[in-house]
Amino acid sequence: MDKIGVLVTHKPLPYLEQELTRRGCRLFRLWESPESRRLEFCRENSSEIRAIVGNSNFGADAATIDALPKLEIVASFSVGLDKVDLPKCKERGIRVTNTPDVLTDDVADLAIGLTISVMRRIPSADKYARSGAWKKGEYTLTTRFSGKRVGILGLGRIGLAIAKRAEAFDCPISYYSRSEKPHPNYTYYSTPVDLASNCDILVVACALTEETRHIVNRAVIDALGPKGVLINIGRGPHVDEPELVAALVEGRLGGAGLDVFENEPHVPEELFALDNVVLVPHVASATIETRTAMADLVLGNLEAHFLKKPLLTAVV
Ligand SMILES: O=CC(=O)O
Repeated sequence: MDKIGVLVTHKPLPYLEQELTRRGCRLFRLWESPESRRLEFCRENSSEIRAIVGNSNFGADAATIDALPKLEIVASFSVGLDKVDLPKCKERGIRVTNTPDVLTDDVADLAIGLTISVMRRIPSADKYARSGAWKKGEYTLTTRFSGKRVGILGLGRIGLAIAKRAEAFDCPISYYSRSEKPHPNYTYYSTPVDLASNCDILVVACALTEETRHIVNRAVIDALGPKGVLINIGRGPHVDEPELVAALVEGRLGGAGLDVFENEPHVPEELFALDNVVLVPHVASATIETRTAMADLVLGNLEAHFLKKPLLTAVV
């Protein structure tokens, strides 16, 4: 990939940056440019940029694509492609790749970890032990996870991996997706409200599209109810965040475990004081093993494209 211009939208994993440089790519570091100058930066370097490496925060929107007439491929360091203008890429004949499969186990692990953390109050129990409060009395009783009804919004690769894990805890599994899937052990509900009415824990695991934006709205939150727990390892905009915050503050929802937020890195401050809420900063795939495998997929896709070989994980 000698001298190929690659626009990197975000500060990448050091390994990815090293490997791109070692392969001779010329890196254009968009994240170092002030936000107000980013389009100008693209235009100034447009004669050289043939590839974009984006991520779940900053992919390739219409304006960026329009500023880059020589763009051939967007290789996203993410499985979700909601920050890539896919119709525009199709129209321009720009190839698009993502990083599926390699992150499935980590994301599913975190979904279960968040669920148990919320139900067993692990972060606040940890604070209790560290602060010495235990010397003054036992910690409060919490809620069992094993055997509880788990409902999953979206039974794709990640949804299925969560189901498999929850089954090991003897949890009955139900799901909502656009159509019923061939999984006879899992109960299908044809609306998110029906699913939420029939589960104790609702996990958001679908892709973010126009149809799934705010799929968790007031009606779904009310159906989940004061004993229900919401887990979001999808995208912030899957959930109507002001409605979620209000339901948690008013005790109309039992708890929440959130990896993603509507306006990252902003986390609603009203949640900070709630023991029934566990907040993590969009880290579901953030292990050394998985992030390295994601980087290898980005590199493999770029190399395949510029060597005119089949892409490893083509989306467009
Ligand atoms: O959010 C992370 C991803 O889409 O990979």
